[in-house]
Amino acid sequence: MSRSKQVSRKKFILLTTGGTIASVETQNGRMPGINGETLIRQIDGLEQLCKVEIRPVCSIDSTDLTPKHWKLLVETIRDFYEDYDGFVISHGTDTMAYTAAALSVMLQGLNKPVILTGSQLPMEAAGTDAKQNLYDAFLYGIRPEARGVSVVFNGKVIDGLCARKWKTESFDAFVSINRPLLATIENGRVKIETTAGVFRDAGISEKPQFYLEMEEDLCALKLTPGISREMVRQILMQTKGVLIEGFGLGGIPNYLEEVFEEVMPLRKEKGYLTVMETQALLEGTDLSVYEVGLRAKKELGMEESGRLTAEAVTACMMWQMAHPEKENILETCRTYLETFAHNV
Ligand SMILES: NC(=O)C[C@H](N)C(=O)O
Repeated sequence: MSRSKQVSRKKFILLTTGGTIASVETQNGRMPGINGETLIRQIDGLEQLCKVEIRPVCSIDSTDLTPKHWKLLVETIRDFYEDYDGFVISHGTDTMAYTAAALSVMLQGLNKPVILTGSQLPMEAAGTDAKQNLYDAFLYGIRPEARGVSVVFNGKVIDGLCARKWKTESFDAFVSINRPLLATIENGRVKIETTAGVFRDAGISEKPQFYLEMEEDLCALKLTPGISREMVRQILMQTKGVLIEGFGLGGIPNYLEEVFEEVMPLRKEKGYLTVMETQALLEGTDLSVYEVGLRAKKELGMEESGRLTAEAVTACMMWQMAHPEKENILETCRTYLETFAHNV
C-alpha cells in the first residue's frame, strides 16, 4: 500500500471553539457563527487526507476564553484520547498562544498531536487564510513526528510552549519565540525541522497525563518607568501569582526595593509565586548579569522566566500553583528552552 494511503486512515477530531475562522459579519461586528461541519466542508482534499469528526467545545471570540475552556478541552481530549489519532482545535488567534501554552503543561506525555489553528480572515471571506491553515493542521497532524501540542499557522508549525501572536492583521500572525520551528509547510509539503517537545520523549511520563486544574489568581504586572510603589505593593499583597514584566534582562528598580523586601517574605510564606519576565521579545531574562537583577535574584529570591514567553510562564505558574506538590514545572520548561539557546 502506498504511503499516502496508509496515512489516510488516520482519524482526527476537530474541536471547535469559535474565533475568526468560524466568524461571520454581523451588525454588531464580526463574531463566531458557523459550525465545524461548515468549516471542514470548505477544505478541498481533506477527505482524502484523513477522517475528521467534529465536536463543538464553545463558540466564542478567543478574547472570552478562560481556563475553564482549557479544562473543557483537556477533558474532551482525555475522554476521546484512545479513539482518535490526533486532535485539531480551531481557535481564535488572539489568545491562541495562551491556550497552546496552557495545553502544553496540562497535557503531558502525549504520543498524539494536539494542534491549534485559526485564521486572520473568516472561512467564508474572500482570500481567506482559513482553508490553508485548517488543511495544514491536518497535513502536519498525519505525520508520525507530530506529537504533543503545537500551533499550525501560515506554513509554520510552532511548539505550543513558544507561540506568540505578533501581528494583529497579517496572515503571518504567529512567531516561535526562542525555539526553532517544529516544521514548515509549503505547497502541501511538510518539512520537519525539530521534533523534541517539553513533555514529549522527555522521560517525564510514560503514559499521557491530563491535568485539569489551573490557579486563576494571577496577574501580569508590567513595569513602567516610575510605576507607583503603592500599586506594586497592592498587587503583590493581593495576588497569588504575579508575573513581573520587567525591562531587558530583568531587575527591580531601586526605589521599589523596599516594597519587595516587605512583601516577598510574606508571599513566600503563603506559597505565592513571583516570576520575573522581560518586555523584550527575544532571548529572555538573565538576572545574574546586572546589579538590579542580582539583587532581585539573591536578596529577594525572585524566580525568572529565562527564555519562556509570558504566555508560557503564565501557564507554568497557573499549573504550579494548582499542583504545589509536583515538580517545579517552570524549571522544567525553562531548562527545555535553554537547549535551543544557541541555534535560534
Ligand atoms: N483572528 C482571530 O481569530 C481574532 C479573534 N478576535 C479571536 O481571537 O477570536
